[in-house]
Amino acid sequence: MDSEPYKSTGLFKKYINPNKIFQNREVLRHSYSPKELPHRMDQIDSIAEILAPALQGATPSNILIYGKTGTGKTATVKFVGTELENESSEFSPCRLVHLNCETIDTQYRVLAQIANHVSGHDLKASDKIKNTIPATGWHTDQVYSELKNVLEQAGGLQIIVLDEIDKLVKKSGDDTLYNLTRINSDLFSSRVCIIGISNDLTFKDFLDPRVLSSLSEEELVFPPYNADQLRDILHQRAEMAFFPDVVSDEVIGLCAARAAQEHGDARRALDLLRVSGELAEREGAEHVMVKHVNSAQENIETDTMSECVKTLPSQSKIVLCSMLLMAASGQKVFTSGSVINVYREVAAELDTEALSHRRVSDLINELNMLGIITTRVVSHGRHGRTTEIYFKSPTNDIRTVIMNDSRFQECGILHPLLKSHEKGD
Ligand SMILES: Nc1ncnc2c1ncn2[C@@H]1O[C@H](COP(=O)(O)OP(=O)(O)OP(=O)(O)O)[C@@H](O)[C@H]1O
Repeated sequence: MDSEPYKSTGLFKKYINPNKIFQNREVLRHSYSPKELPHRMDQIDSIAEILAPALQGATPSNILIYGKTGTGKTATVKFVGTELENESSEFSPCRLVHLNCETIDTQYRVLAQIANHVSGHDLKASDKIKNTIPATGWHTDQVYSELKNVLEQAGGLQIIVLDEIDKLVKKSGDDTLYNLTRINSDLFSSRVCIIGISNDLTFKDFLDPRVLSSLSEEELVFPPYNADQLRDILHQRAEMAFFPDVVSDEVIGLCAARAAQEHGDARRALDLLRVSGELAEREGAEHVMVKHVNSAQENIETDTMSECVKTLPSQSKIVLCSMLLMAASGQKVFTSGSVINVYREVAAELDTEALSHRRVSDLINELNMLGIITTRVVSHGRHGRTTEIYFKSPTNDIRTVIMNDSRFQECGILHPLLKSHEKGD
């Protein structure tokens, strides 16, 4: 049977901006690895100096790298690692194995991932033995011994980068690090060096002192970027990402200044620039303007806040619900005592065991640290001190996320929230 030729309805036409904004938007994405890293020369040099003995067949020291999010830790390590891979000889090859421990967070997965990466890496494409170790099912000892086989076959040096190493340690203890920091004594023709990256140093408390001392033979701290440094980073990327004259120095300076106000996060600055460009594109504008940066910042903040509320543990959500309920009845400032009273009523109606006064106060502090609420301690002289709690900005977005949960929708005491949620006010 002949089918009719397809006739386009022109659905997408109205969304295409005739003014071209992006030349290559991919360079603004997190996954892009820049060829140059402005303002990271000192850190590049330090890592290169530590890893240099690898080129003469020696095993470099393990490195622990610490710094706030978006300070270029991953980008810098990948940059130096790639240089080393390219400079090493085929008789004594050096390879970088990068693992993100946010998702690869058990000993089994870490060991299997390294083995599978190494075994697929150095063989001809036709011989690749992809995924030699299954995703589950083996005993950990068997995975460890297979990893040793694979490393021996490959020879040379493997630089194993454990990005977000704190997540691995907090999820599954320090056994993986214990085994990896000792693996060299079981190897003959190959060696392993570990680079741990983290933005949360508290994980060190979970490590056995011996593991800690071999993991942190060298320690490096990446400082946050200031506004001028972020401006240089954005300039470099904007030149590749946008068509000429689409983005002014003023817009770049504004994105840099806003990201520097937080904690000098290059990722945040790049997101701000990309989302500003996307808003300009959607609007059919010829240039990215200050108003686009302002809207982009609002969008990003809403997204971050919603994501943060969505992922709160159940008890924190109940504490937050109690405060939303108080705000919906017109109260602007609450004391922790009054929040706890409402919390108990909400928990009872949800058939959830109420936590102690102390635990609820801890949860209130956590919500404060996450920036969802604000607290301040007010002194009443001889009558002691109280903590005042309030929402700094309108609660609509928080309420929308919370009230999407069917448990809360069905809870009678929370119906005032549901009503304003449906009305959207
Ligand atoms: N000096 C720089 N020059 C160019 N781009 C940079 C620089 N520093 C960071 N970036 C870019 O900023 C983004 C975040 O960098 P990176 O992932 O390396 O940060 P990080 O410190 O590892 O952050 P996290 O701890 O959150 O993983 C990436 O897109 C990276 O390319």
